Amino acid sequence: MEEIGFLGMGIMGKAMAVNLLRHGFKVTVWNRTLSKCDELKEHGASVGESPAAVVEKCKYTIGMLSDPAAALSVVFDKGGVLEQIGKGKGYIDMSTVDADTSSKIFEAITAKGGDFLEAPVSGSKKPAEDGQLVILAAGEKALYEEALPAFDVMGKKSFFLGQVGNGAKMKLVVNMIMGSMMNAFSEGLVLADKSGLNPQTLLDVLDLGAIANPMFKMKGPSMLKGNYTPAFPLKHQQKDMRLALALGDENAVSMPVAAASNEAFKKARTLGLGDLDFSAVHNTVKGNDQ
Ligand SMILES: NC(=O)C1=CN([C@@H]2O[C@H](COP(=O)(O)OP(=O)(O)OC[C@H]3O[C@@H](n4cnc5c(N)ncnc54)[C@H](OP(=O)(O)O)[C@@H]3O)[C@@H](O)[C@H]2O)C=CC1
Ligand SMILES: O=CC(=O)O
Repeated sequence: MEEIGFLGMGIMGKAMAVNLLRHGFKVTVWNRTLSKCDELKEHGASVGESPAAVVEKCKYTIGMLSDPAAALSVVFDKGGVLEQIGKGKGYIDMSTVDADTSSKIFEAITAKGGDFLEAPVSGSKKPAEDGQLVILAAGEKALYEEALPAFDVMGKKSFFLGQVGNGAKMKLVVNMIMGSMMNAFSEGLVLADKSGLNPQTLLDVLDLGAIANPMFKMKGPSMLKGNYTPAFPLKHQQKDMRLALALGDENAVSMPVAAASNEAFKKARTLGLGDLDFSAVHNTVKGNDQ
């Protein structure tokens, strides 16, 4: 079996790489903070000393980085992907970034003869561990087909959405909706509580009606306990709201609900909650004293 490269051993990258290893794939990993690769070695991964070293060794390499700056850095900086990419090699960026960032990476990689696919994912830490992600790919169709065996392990469904940018945009639209829903949910939990209702009963009522969804079901009980252990860090959700609002600007789409939600996530960041789960935006409604 060909060796797969994997750059970025954060919450998602680690879970996805471990999942690939569990399913018999050979994986070479790299992370900016190299010590985070130690655990992967225990699962059978090899470790590369730079993105370029990983690309040199592997037929295709996946990136799962925090934001546009990180995604660009591992490609363009010294020791980056560009130094070793070329004909017969592919790079698949699964980070959530904007279409412009993805296009810059696509152009640089194809200029060197390599193939590029963007493939952001929907689904969080647990779906990544369980191979239940939804993969939103766009770019080089041949690379998509080459990566399908790995996508089938990491995800429950893969979409091929056409030209570069479409995967990034789809992901931002989805997360714009998710971030707005999380804010409405937080307000509802606090309103129920402050108006004398049992918020647990609200969860039961929501779960039986037309707006029942896995996110409310999964996050609700921990939010009521004030547990915001990060699965999807709030700082990344705020980045997604910001990028989705920019997409709205470009397309003259009025998004007052998303804009208000972005303000709430920004407020949460100023309260020092950026590294907690995005459900910690709940604190901007209930106040930190509760
Ligand atoms: N968590 C989730 O539920 C989901 C996240 N996503 C998206 O996936 C991506 C990764 O998320 P997640 O794993 O949660 O994030 P984490 O914050 O856990 O991990 C971020 C990763 O990016 C690396 N990184 C950050 N800055 C740089 C840089 N300048 N150069 C090189 N590497 C860098 C970090 O390295 P280091 O360890 O050295 O800091 C780390 O490996 C994000 O785009 C996020 O929006 C998508 C779906 C779900
Ligand atoms: O991007 C986050 C997710 O849960 O999907």
